[in-house]
Amino acid sequence: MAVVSVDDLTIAYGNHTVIDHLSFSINEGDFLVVVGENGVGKTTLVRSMLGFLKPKSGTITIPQSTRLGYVPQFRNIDEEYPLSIRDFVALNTKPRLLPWLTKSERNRVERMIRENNLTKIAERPLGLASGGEKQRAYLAQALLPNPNLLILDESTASLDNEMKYELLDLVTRFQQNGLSVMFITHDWDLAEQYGTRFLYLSPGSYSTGPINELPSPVKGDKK
Ligand SMILES: Nc1ncnc2c1ncn2[C@@H]1O[C@H](COP(=O)(O)OP(=O)(O)OP(=O)(O)O)[C@@H](O)[C@H]1O
Repeated sequence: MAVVSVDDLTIAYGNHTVIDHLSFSINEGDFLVVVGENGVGKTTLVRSMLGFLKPKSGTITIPQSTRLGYVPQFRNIDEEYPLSIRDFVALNTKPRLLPWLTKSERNRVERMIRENNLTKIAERPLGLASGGEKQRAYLAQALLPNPNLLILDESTASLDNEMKYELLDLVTRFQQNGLSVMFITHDWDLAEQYGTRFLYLSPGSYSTGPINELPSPVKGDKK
């Protein structure tokens, strides 16, 4: 069953068309990798899927049963950032009447801390965490409300190889338990290794399919 269907989508900023008649869908349990050169419209696509940008034409269908989680591309969390990793994860608790967490909310936070390998550093201020630890904290925070579709925008971009694999192994574990994943990346090796399906965006032409049909990176696309 599709958790998102995009049909004949066109998005423009004023006269500048960025996405031009794009169709694809994400099914339950897919690990969809989205690849394509800088400026081709990957983040624009995500913004419209999140409802922040109105398409010029076409439709994005998100069934009521789909619960979206999102890890954005950039954050300016410097070493002054005072919240502990645990408190940062807990920030994504649903709006509630009481100013403190209920027992079940606390349990959910602890579960996300544990499942994202953050137990030993949960008290550490997020600002002092390494790049890989920060990404795991962002992941734990996004997964707290139990989404069934997670959008990751370039989450591995600033990480060294070992940390990239650690993060994507974690994501794969959640995917194997039913989470659908949409992972935007410039890293074709990671795309091939972790994706089950791909969406390749290039100016004016798009392709999608099972990962074994991912085209070879075009010059300039591979980073
Ligand atoms: N708010 C905006 N107003 C006008 N043009 C925009 C706006 N946001 C993005 N663009 C333009 O739309 C195009 C697509 O940008 P977008 O950020 O979606 O690309 P991208 O594929 O995510 O790029 P990257 O891989 O570098 O992150 C670019 O030409 C960009 O300059």
